[in-house]
Amino acid sequence: MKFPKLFSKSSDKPPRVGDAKLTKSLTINEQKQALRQALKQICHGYFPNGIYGQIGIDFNDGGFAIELPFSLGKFAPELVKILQQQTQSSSPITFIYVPTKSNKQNIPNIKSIVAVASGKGGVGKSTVTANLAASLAEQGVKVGVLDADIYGPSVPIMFGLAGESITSKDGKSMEPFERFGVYLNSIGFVVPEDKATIWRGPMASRALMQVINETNWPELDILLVDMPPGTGDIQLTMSENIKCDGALIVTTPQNVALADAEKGINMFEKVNTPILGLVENMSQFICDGCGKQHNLFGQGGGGRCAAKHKVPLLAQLPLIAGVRESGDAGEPYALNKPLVSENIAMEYHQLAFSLMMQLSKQTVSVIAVS
Ligand SMILES: Nc1ncnc2c1ncn2[C@@H]1O[C@H](COP(=O)(O)OP(=O)(O)OP(=O)(O)O)[C@@H](O)[C@H]1O
Repeated sequence: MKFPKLFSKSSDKPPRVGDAKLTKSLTINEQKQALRQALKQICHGYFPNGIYGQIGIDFNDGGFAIELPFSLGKFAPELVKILQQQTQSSSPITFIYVPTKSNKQNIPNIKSIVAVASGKGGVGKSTVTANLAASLAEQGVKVGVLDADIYGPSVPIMFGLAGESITSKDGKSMEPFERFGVYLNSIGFVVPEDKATIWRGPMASRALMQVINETNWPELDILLVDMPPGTGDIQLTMSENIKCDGALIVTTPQNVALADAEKGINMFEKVNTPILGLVENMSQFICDGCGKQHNLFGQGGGGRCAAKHKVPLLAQLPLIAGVRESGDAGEPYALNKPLVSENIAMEYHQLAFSLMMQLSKQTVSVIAVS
């Protein structure tokens, strides 16, 4: 996959050179402070609002080791260059990924759990979950997806596993599937596809609790839970039972979707689950023919909703036919090779970084903040 060149998203501006200079006359602590300042000031395509969250900085053998709550993957050398430019220093810098660890009692082997939810059905919650998971895996994060959407589990289709059934090694726990580096279990692997829609009552809840409690997850940094749409009793019970560290709300800019997104925000607030941010999906459509931008579902709604609830708007994702086609073909679009996906891949990487930064602000980190 081809990644965008430096500073491409932020109107090709060079990084801001602020007051964060590392000069030899500074003490090590002052230099660490200057680096911290420089991280906040980074203005890069993937980090338009800087780098924040639980960050630790160590000084060893003449170089700085920066501990971040997300993996920079292949972007690390770019970021080293930017920081050295910003601080006017040539001291070696290395990045160390230290996953955020939940402070809630959670599912074994899982460091943190994020619910992906929407008040309204069909806004692209599962599509966002699948693409986000694929991006996180590509960045080197150990990620899993638990598809808890009992009304219409989409994970099997979106990861090319339609018709597959879950297996067990010990006859007790379920072995998750692995695709594109993402570990997966879905109510759709447990409940026969043709019965899924009529399993609404206690049977569906029982099957769901099995998927939640009896999956043999490997060590994971983050588990994304694709929640059923809506804000009824099932959703409320689930958000209480799963003990999520945060929720990501997916909406479209349409008024009716926003009203439901607000209900979703209120529901998570009721069970003390912090809202990590809002994703506005199908934000705009760029016409292949005329190249014009069309706001099919309205404009600015996600921003207004985010401002009203004081939560960050983490992404505005366009409506692209390829996103639907890739979903149906079982390969998340964010992973696609052709150039056409370059922008959306970038949007998803940016969303993945922002989500991890937000998550680290909510939970107790295993790193000491210096
Ligand atoms: N950005 C996008 N561009 C084009 N198509 C999209 C986009 N996002 C989602 N879709 C398509 O919209 C449809 C609904 O998406 P999806 O199933 O992800 O929604 P959902 O909110 O999870 O739905 P449900 O309420 O059934 O769980 C799918 O056909 C999907 O491929």
